Amino acid sequence: MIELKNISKQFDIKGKGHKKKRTFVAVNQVNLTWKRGEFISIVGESGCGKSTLAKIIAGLISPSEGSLLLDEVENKINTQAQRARWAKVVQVVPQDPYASLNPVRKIRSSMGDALLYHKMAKRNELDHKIEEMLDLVGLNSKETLNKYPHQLSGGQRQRLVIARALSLDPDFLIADESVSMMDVSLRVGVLDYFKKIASERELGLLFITHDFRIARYISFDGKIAVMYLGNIVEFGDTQEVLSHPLHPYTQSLISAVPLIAGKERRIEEVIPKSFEVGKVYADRQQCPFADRCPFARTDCYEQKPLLKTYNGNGSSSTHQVACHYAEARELIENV
Ligand SMILES: Nc1ncnc2c1ncn2[C@@H]1O[C@H](COP(=O)(O)OP(=O)(O)OP(=O)(O)O)[C@@H](O)[C@H]1O
Repeated sequence: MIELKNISKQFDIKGKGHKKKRTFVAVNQVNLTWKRGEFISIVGESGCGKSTLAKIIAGLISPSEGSLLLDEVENKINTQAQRARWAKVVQVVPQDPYASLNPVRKIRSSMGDALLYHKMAKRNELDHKIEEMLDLVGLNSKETLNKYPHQLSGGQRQRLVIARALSLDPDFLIADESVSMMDVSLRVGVLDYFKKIASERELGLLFITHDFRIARYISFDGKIAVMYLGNIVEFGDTQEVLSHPLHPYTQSLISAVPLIAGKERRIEEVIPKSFEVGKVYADRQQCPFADRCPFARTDCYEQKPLLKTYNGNGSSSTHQVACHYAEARELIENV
């Protein structure tokens, strides 16, 4: 089990017209528990901190605050050796497979390097191990080994980077917007690969996406975390959050999903006051969504709401929301 305790990541930035630098909060006090075999989707708009959070969990960058625990033991990832050990626990499948593959090296050497570095195979068994991994993701291993990345299709390259991540035999897999650059026709196939492989190997799967439909498809029986400006603003069982969203931001995102003709939207439509996402600075203590929230009141600009369990309306005890007025709005709507 991986646990994130109060994880934050801040960047010091010096904007145009600002003499002093300000501390920009990309990930803010995130708490999350992720078990082996569990599928979690993280959903949010571009720039809300999804990839930064993924990089922290994968040990690629260090958090500014907070701890990362593995099976209840605090895990520091500062040295090269610690990073190499963590790479066998968590692997990331990147957003852009083409950018993560060296264009002048054949698939054999792109795949082989990781296996040799992490001592997952000896030199004389390398080809056999790579072929095994390529076959696992449905690529013709004999044909693929000697190709360059540009000689593969988008879907094949995506499956290749899945194979590379799996070759280290991790317990947890993070897919960062892994189908966003693909044709719609290929997406379902690749999403099904993720589900099939993660289920067969009992991997924890963290799927990062800005698309609720993909989150629903991947983690239908799992969990969903909705992120806004570095904060998890709603968390719970996917089916419950999608059918009964509590945070105005989640409601606005669900309202924005285009409907297929003939389908009826069952939740009230919420339209944000502006389309500008903005930034969160360490010296601001307000609700991150207040500037855009159509229901914001004075308190929302003065005090940041914490993520709290919501028990109303028969919700499961895992449904959490960070909104001062979610409960009050629920009560009014149900009168
Ligand atoms: N090294 C860095 N220095 C300064 N700011 C950064 C750095 N890395 C990320 N950021 C900022 O942190 C915020 C969150 O970025 P991040 O890439 O995590 O967002 P995201 O939700 O994954 O977006 P996308 O869906 O577009 O990939 C953005 O405003 C980004 O500009």
